[in-house]
Parts: sequence; structure tokens; C-alpha cells
Amino acid sequence: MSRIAEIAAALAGYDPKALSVEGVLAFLEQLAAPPSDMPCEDVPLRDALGRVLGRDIVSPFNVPPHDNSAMDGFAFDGALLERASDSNGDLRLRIAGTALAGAAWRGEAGAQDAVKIMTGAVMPAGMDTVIPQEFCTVEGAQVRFPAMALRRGDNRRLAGEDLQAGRAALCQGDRLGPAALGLAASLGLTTLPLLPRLRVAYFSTGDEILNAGEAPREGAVYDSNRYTVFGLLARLGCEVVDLGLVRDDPATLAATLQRAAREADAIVTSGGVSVGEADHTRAVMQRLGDMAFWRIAMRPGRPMAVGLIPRSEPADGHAVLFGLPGNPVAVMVTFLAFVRPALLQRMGCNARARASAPLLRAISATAIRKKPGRTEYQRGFVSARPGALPDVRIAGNQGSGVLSSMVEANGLVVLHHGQGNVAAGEQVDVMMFDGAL
Ligand SMILES: Nc1nc2c(c(=O)[nH]1)N[C@H]1C(S)=C(S)[C@@H](COP(=O)(O)OP(=O)(O)OC[C@H]3O[C@@H](n4cnc5c(N)ncnc54)[C@H](O)[C@@H]3O)O[C@H]1N2
Ligand code: MOO
Repeated sequence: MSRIAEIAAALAGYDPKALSVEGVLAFLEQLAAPPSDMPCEDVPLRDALGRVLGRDIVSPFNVPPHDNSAMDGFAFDGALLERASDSNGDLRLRIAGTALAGAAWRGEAGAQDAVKIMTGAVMPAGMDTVIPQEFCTVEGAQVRFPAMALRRGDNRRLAGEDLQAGRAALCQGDRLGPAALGLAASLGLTTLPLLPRLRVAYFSTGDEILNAGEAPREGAVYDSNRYTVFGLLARLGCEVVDLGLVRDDPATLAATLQRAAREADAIVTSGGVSVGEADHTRAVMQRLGDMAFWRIAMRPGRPMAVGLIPRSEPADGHAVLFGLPGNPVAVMVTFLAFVRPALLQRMGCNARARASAPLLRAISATAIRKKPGRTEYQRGFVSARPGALPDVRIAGNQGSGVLSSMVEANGLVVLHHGQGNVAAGEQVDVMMFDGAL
């Protein structure tokens, strides 16, 4: 049985002509499972930004390595706070020396002494509490401060409170952001073991499409999809292979698909997946690959193709093909809803990294018309409101060829399968672009 038929057979209620968004996601989760034998490569920290970690990084020591001060001030034994202070409630301690950050203090201090201490300096032995210097009065060799507001252990950072020796600081499948780079650096690492970058080939199809720079022609439009797809893939950290604009000719389409399968792990195409008469795209995909052609209960983005295009070199295998509909907004919506999560999975991202774009709740500023029985993605602009849920305003023109409203929007309102009309003031879910676009 083909892999596509196998996945289809295992999914309850699978109907390629009326697939729900959830059905597509369940299907792709099977199709885009990462290979079990992905090699790791050591990569300098700065080049690791946005990439996927190949194995757990276990902390070899505590971070911070010692108890240390969180404030510039005076360190002392917190047990003294319970000692009778003077009639003003002040504690008065002898200053035994100064502990600077960067080296342990080696002076001698008695149990009743304080040590002047800098932020980050190691706590002197027997001392566990710090009073910030702005609350202190230095009187000759003594420091005086109010004891009342302080509790034992205040303003001290414990050894290992950030990372504990022997515990995983970063996990296999994490997608590395700025904080993860910093955390790796705090372990003294200069490189990280990473999974290979995913190579994704992409091309546009259609005889009515013009390359940027070509002279305008009646009835033709410029290829915008190749640029939005490039941007979407680049934001995901993929290595991209631009295979250009492919005319509606079976031999060229076949050669391009085969080249894409040789050169890449995944392929993203746009156009030619609906039922138009002049389209050879579907037929060529069907002939070369193990394919499914879907009609999805969603708007925009109803027609979509997925499958596996086999290759015999460099080694036996296949590339996962995502055949997106031609309409420019449908391309972006199907990418965000399906291709993005599938590629993150194929890259080896763990569940935490794949859940990085949660839906936001917002109040719809206007009424929205919506038919139950399909998922709709409407372009909207979300504005923050102090002390309240953000509100979202739907863009005026929701046509699936209207890319300008995608530029103006900062998120997609997701109107779920069973949902009907939305009244002004009702809460809706929004997929924010930040991080993805
Ligand atoms: N009888 C039916 N007609 C259509 C259906 C349907 O179910 N039954 N679905 C409609 C929907 S929804 C979409 S989306 C499109 C998808 O069709 P294709 O994937 O075959 O795409 P094309 O026909 O090639 O193009 C559609 C549209 O998009 C423009 N386009 C295509 N490529 C680009 C590009 N690279 N840059 C800019 N614009 C592009 C193209 O000019 C067309 O206007 O089918 C509907 N029809
Ligand atoms: O994919 Mo089509 O609207 O749904 O443009």
C-alpha cells in the first residue's frame, strides 16, 4: 500500500473531498514525521539562532556556581535580624571588609560582622542576607540599617537557581531563540550540536504568471507567490532552493519536480491544484508521486495537494510535496495553517517548539459573517487595550487574491469549523503573525 493510502486508511472518517482543518493536521503529522537518523553538526552559537537542537544539553555545573549577592550593599548572617536591635529598630554591625564580584572574599569576619558586597560577588562564609546600600548609613567602621523590612535570605541568589548541575538546560528539538543562545553561553559553550537545516525547494506554476522584471502583458499577473513563500520559509530558518516560475508544460513540470526531490527535503508549489482545464500540474504530480488532492473545509485555501515525490539520488528517499492553491492569500494561509507546523515537525522540533504560536483571544470590534461547516481565516488587525482583552478589526476586503490586506493585517482571525456568525463584542481566536511572518 502507498504511504498516502496507508495514512488515509488509518484516519477515521478521512474524506479527501471534504477534509476538516483538524483532519489535514492529523494527516500531515503522519506524513511529515522526521527521519529517525538525522545527523548532528556542531555549529558556533551565533549561527545556531533559529535552528533545532540535536540532543539535550546537560549542565555540567550549577549556574550561578555560588550563592551570590543580588544587590550592592552589606552581607551579614540573617540570624542577627532576630537579635535585639536598638530602640529605633536599627541593626548596627562592624564592617569587616569588601567583597567584590569576580573572586571569593578571603577576609576574616566574626558572626556579628557585615561585609560590604557588590552585586554578583560570592556570599562570604556564614552570611546569607544582603541589605541594599541605599538603606544603610555608614558610621565610621560600622553600618547601621533598619532590620524590620528584611527577612533572612533576602537579596541573595542561590547557587544553581538558574541551572542545576546534571539537569538538561536545553532539550533535543528546542528551536533556539536569543534566550537559548545566552543560556548555552552561560554554560561556557561555544558551539551547539544541531540538526541539519531543512532544505525546501519552491516554484510557482501558471502560464498567466510573469516574472518580476518582465514586461507587463494583457491577462498576466506578476509572480507574487514565490516571494511570499520565500519569506515564509526563510522565517522558518529553512535553506531555500528557488526553482523559479514553471510554465504549464508537462515535461518542464516533471523535470522541475524531479530536480526539487533530488535537491530538497520538502517542496512547496503554488497553483494548478484545482480543476482548471489547462493545468497539467495535478496530472504530473500524480504521475511522479504518491499524492492526495484535497478539498478542505476552509476559506481561503480550499484545494491543496500533498504527497511524496521519490528520488533515486543522491540516496533513495523522497521529498514531501505541499501543492498550495494559486491565490496569493490562500498560499499564505495554507502555509501558516499546515505547512509551517509540518515543516517544524520535519525539522525535528519537539512539542514545545511546535507549540510556539498559540492562538490569542481578542474581542471582535465588528460583526463577522461566518458559515458553520468550514474554518475561516480572516485578516485582521489586533490592537492592545490596557486592562482589557485586545480588540481585532477585520480587514475590508477578504478576497483570496487581495494580498494588500495581508500586508495591513497583523494576524488571522480563526473562525472554527462549527462556529457561526460573530456579533460585535464577542471573543474570537487570532493567529498572530509575530514570529511567523
Ligand atoms: N470550479 C472551481 N474553480 C475553482 C475552485 C474550485 O473548487 N472549483 N477553487 C478556487 C479556489 S478556492 C482557488 S484557491 C483556486 C486554486 O486554483 P489553482 O491552485 O489551480 O491556482 P490557479 O488557477 O493556478 O491560480 C488561482 C489564482 O491565483 C493566481 N496566481 C497563481 N499563481 C500565482 C502567483 N505565483 N503569483 C500571483 N498570483 C498567482 C492566478 O492568477 C489565479 O488568479 O481555484 C479556484 N477555482
Ligand atoms: O484557496 Mo481559494 O480561496 O480558497 O483562494
